[in-house]
Amino acid sequence: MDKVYLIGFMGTGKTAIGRNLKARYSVDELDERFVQEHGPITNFFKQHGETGFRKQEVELLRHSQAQIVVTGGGIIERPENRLFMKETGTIFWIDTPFHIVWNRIKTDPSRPLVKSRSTVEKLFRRRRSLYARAADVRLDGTKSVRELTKEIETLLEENV
Ligand SMILES: Nc1ncnc2c1ncn2[C@@H]1O[C@H](COP(=O)(O)OP(=O)(O)O)[C@@H](O)[C@H]1O
Ligand SMILES: O=C(O)C1=C[C@@H](OP(=O)(O)O)[C@@H](O)[C@H](O)C1
Ligand SMILES: [Mg+2]
Repeated sequence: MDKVYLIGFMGTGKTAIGRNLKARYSVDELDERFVQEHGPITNFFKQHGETGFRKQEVELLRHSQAQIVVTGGGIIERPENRLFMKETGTIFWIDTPFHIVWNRIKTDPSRPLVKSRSTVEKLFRRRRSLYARAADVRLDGTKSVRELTKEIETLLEENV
């Protein structure tokens, strides 16, 4: 089976779905690995800025070993990451409307890029076309975590 990369904006459920997929597949969650190696993301952003975080994220992506790689929402910011994922696997994009993800992330202190609604909405708009262009498969993010997990499992069994 081809390697699969799960991409999408913050709050689209990448982490939650990845946790479910762990029951049947090897899953590498890049943010989880980041925290294990460098401590909380918010602290790292304060000390090294977003640029410092992105540098480490590139390394984690390049060394990911699992069948399914769960990324952080900003993985598509770097063109080299988009190219790397395209060349080494199949990209699944969870596409969820802004108002839904905003309600999930607006009070979460562990995501340093969550600021005012208008700032985050601008980021969402800019990134949406990057996700769309990178994706091989688009998943309807208005579905439940359970439904999305099942859908991904079915696609994996069909060997997309
Ligand atoms: N499809 C969904 N339906 C309902 N709740 C969801 C869905 N996807 C994610 N959530 C919830 O939203 C929050 C953020 O999800 P998370 O998996 O951390 O997103 P991501 O890793 O994409 O940023 C969690 O509390 C999660 O349970
Ligand atoms: O969108 C982003 O730039 C980020 C998303 C986060 O992951 P989630 O998409 O799991 O929230 C995490 O990697 C970091 O806070 C930066
Ligand atoms: Mg996550």
